[in-house]
Amino acid sequence: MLLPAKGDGGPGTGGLTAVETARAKVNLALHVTGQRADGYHLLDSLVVFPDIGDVVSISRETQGLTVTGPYAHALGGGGEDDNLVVRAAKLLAEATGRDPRSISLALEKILPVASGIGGGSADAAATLRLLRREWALDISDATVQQLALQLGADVPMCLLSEPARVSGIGENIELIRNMPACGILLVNPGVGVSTPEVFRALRRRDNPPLPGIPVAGFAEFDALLGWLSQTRNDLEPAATGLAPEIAEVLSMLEGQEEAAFARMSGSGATCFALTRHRAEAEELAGRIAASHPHWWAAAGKLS
Ligand SMILES: C[C@](O)(CO)[C@H](O)COP(=O)(O)OP(=O)(O)OC[C@H]1O[C@@H](n2ccc(N)nc2=O)[C@H](O)[C@@H]1O
Ligand SMILES: Nc1ncnc2c1ncn2[C@@H]1O[C@H](COP(=O)(O)OP(=O)(O)OP(=O)(O)O)[C@@H](O)[C@H]1O
Repeated sequence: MLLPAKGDGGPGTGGLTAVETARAKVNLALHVTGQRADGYHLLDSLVVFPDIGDVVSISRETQGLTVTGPYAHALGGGGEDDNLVVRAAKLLAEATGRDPRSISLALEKILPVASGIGGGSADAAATLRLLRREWALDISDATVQQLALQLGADVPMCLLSEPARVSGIGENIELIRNMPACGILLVNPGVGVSTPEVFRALRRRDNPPLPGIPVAGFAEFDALLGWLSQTRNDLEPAATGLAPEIAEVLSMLEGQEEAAFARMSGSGATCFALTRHRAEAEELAGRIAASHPHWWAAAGKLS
């Protein structure tokens, strides 16, 4: 799936004149290394942001927030003020003396909700980027990062949307210089998994950190695969215990010739497969859509 370029209204956007993409966050590796006094778990994770995501836009025609897209229905419940797009807009407006009612936003919800790929965090981050540009705000990157952290631990990394090693609960971010231009496929079996329940179900919380990452990053696909083979997603066994469909997705992905590597992202239930070339991920997504019409499958480039 191709996303519109940053700041480009793109074709078919009607009254939308400013667009920001909200890329999925994929945890290629996720180690749980400890627990803070407040109960939050310390993580060590390699994250990437493929070109698969939601779209946040400024709307000149509607009032408030308009949500469309295949997963718009999954956001029901709390109403507009609970949406992370609105919360991000209000926070930035308050911090910079703007009137949040002066702006109307549109969200195209393409990513499944509560699925381990940080869709809500990505939407919040995209809103901060969009409004900072729209309002031509004279504020520092550090200030925007501080606001992002108030919205959630994953929001600062989504603000950058660059491959990174993240630690703490997500506040320490080290960008990774190189990642191979390989393909990635995301597959979700259509079951929601509660992040707190997954953390509660963990058997161990003191696992070793990730192995070192080469200073130059990973230019070669095989080097990335070699590194990943020494890592885990420590949340995968707990999540699979709560949602056995995850094991079904993983064994299906592992059985595909094009899939060089498969694992769950975040707290699940979305899993990913890496392919040497993007075209292979797209082909695989087409096959899965045909064989498992109730699953969500999307293909893109790793970074
Ligand atoms: C696991 C990750 O997907 C890795 O990227 C994210 O850190 C989860 O981020 P998230 O879905 O935005 O989760 P939050 O809404 O911040 O947290 C939900 C709940 O999960 C638990 N939680 C979350 C993150 C963390 N590092 N330790 C935790 O123990 C806490 O009980 C928290 O109240
Ligand atoms: N714009 C939004 N998109 C998605 N979820 C939102 C949004 N606004 C509020 N939420 C709420 O945030 C919660 C988490 O949604 P999200 O899709 O970010 O989870 P996730 O993919 O599991 O994230 P993570 O990978 O960080 O665990 C949901 O319960 C949802 O109702």
